[in-house]
Amino acid sequence: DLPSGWEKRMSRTNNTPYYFNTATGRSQWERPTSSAFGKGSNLTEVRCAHILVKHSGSRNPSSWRSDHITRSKEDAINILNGYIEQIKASANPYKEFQTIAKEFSDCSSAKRGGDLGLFGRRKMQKPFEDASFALDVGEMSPIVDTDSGVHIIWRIE
Ligand SMILES: N=C(N)NCCC[C@H](NC(=O)[C@@H]1CCC/C1=C\[C@H](COP(=O)(O)O)NC(=O)[C@@H](N)Cc1ccccc1)C(N)=O
Repeated sequence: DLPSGWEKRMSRTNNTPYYFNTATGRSQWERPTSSAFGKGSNLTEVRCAHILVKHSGSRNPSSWRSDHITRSKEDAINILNGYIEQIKASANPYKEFQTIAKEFSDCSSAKRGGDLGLFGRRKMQKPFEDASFALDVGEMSPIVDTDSGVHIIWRIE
């Protein structure tokens, strides 16, 4: 039978079965092979928020926060580790994540608490995509390194 979290439904238009993911509210024609709540193996899209800390080696070392970002990559990683501790110590980790993103993320998504919206594969830089699709809903990534800088990612959907 079906992996957990999925429902088999019949399409009225062409009377064939499709699969409804009760975790994300999304439908697909392919029969699912893994839990609707689990690793993003057969997911087509995920919704994530992130906190980006840029550094002197970033491909674009400026942001809404600072015209010219000069901190070292090592400092950026130390800053992110500090945020990870704060988020893990919080009574409401996701709320803490959003608060930190709003104030400190070097990405324009900071205004939305780091929320990038839904994105499919091949949209984001590979390390960011791989980390995002490997997360369960409500899980936070370790530090992810891309040409933009260093990130932590929270999977929302
Ligand atoms: N929906 C899109 N805007 N699509 C373009 C994504 C391009 C993609 N970006 C990345 O992979 C990294 C990871 C997440 C953010 C990001 C980088 C940069 C910051 O780094 P920098 O480019 O100065 O090096 N932020 C962005 O792109 C933002 N517009 C993301 C965003 C912001 C608000 C709402 C939605 C998405 C890539 N292929 O380079």
